[in-house]
Amino acid sequence: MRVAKFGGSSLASAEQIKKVTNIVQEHPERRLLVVSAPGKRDSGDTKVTDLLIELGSKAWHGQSYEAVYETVVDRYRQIASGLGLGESVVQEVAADFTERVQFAADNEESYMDQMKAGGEDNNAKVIARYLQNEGVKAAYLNPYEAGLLVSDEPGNAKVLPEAYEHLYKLRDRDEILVFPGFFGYTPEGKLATFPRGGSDITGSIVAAGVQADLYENFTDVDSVYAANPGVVDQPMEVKQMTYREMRELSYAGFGVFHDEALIPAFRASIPVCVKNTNNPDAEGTMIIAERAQDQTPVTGIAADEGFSTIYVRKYLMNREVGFGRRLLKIVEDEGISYEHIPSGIDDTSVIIDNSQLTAEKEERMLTRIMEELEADDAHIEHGFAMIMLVGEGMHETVGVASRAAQALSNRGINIEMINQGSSEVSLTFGIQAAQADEAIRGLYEQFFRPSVVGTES
Ligand SMILES: Nc1ncnc2c1ncn2[C@@H]1O[C@H](COP(=O)(O)OP(=O)(O)O)[C@@H](O)[C@H]1O
Ligand SMILES: N[C@@H](CC(=O)OP(=O)(O)O)C(=O)O
Repeated sequence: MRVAKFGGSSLASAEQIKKVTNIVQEHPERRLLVVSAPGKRDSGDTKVTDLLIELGSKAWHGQSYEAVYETVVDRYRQIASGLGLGESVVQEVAADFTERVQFAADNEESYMDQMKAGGEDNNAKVIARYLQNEGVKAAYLNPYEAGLLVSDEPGNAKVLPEAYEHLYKLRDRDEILVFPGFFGYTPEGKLATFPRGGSDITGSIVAAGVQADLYENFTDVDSVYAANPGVVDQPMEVKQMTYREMRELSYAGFGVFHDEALIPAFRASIPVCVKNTNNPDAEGTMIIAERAQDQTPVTGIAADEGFSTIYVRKYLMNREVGFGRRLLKIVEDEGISYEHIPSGIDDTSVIIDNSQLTAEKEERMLTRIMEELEADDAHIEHGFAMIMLVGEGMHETVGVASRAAQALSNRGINIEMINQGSSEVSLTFGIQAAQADEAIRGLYEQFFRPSVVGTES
């Protein structure tokens, strides 16, 4: 049995959904489809999830939302009409979104989750209806009915262990099941979504639950590339990579697959294959537990912007028992998680994802660090990017860090932070965000086109 997840780009229009239908019918083992909300039809388009965030935010704050509501319904109208489905399907979608607008939630986060989930939920219903019309024995399946239980963390839910046993029962169903991605239900029956891009996570959880032979992740590129194809011209395709490599690369900015989606598949030993809906004959990328080691120590290079650093300096910090713990407690008290803590003797930095910071939180933390920890200096710097080199072979290869530093220096890029060692498969550099693309190109040339920079490989 295979689980096939189709991303928003694969379901953005009726034409795309027809391609998906062909892919599903090509292989009898493709019995569980996990679907996203309609994505962008072209680069200037807006994803339905983004429209729903606008709709939800306007409705929650009592602003006029009718225009964006119509835009959402119209996206489904165009899809339904292109698939030859009648206006009654559109009316059902419209009624569903009206119900979501009127949903009585205790707080904005839960209200927004109800709204966002409508993108995948309605798409799954429309696709199931289309498959049935095409004579395929198919059914829509709600995550509540399937027992996809998650934690009560709106917009940031995590799967609960008991979900897997519930999902295992889906093996007994003989129809092709169309499962909406991106959300589950708490044990109390409250809807909660995964983080953005979370349909990949649903796919992985469902694949682990049913103990699938393969989890296929269909998107709009022929494979995972060694660097973002939007930054590097025609980067190398990666044919095989390990779960660890993919997890690190997705965390560090490979938008093609969600970093949190690796763990369920990895724990259940389910191979993942990234494939192209627009070119399904292309081999794709296999993500597996172990792969043959090749010549290149580096498998991929990723960058993610939007990090800040809390810099703290105090003379003899290294001799003060509990300093690190108390510093991290101040960060924890603001409900913030950290990414890295590079340290010196008298100073340390806590690197944080910007999305967790507000001006008030920053001020409270700095005041407490100065007063409670009696620091000599504490300030926050914004605008960092993290660049990560990832590869299973890296740590056995002499000179990777020096080549990387040389490549960055050749392009006039100052390294603000280096982190090597904690992870066996990655090397991280902190640099100014404005230089992130330049850094990726320099590192790519160094490790994948060494002849261009005149370095021996
Ligand atoms: N290293 C990479 N390899 C392949 N694609 C990448 C990489 N880094 C970023 N991407 C981007 O990821 C996109 C696919 O992910 P996404 O937009 O989430 O697709 P979907 O709509 O299928 O969920 C590609 O179009 C590509 O631009
Ligand atoms: N639609 C959701 C979930 C998702 O995974 O979408 P996509 O498969 O288009 O990345 C989002 O945009 O976040």
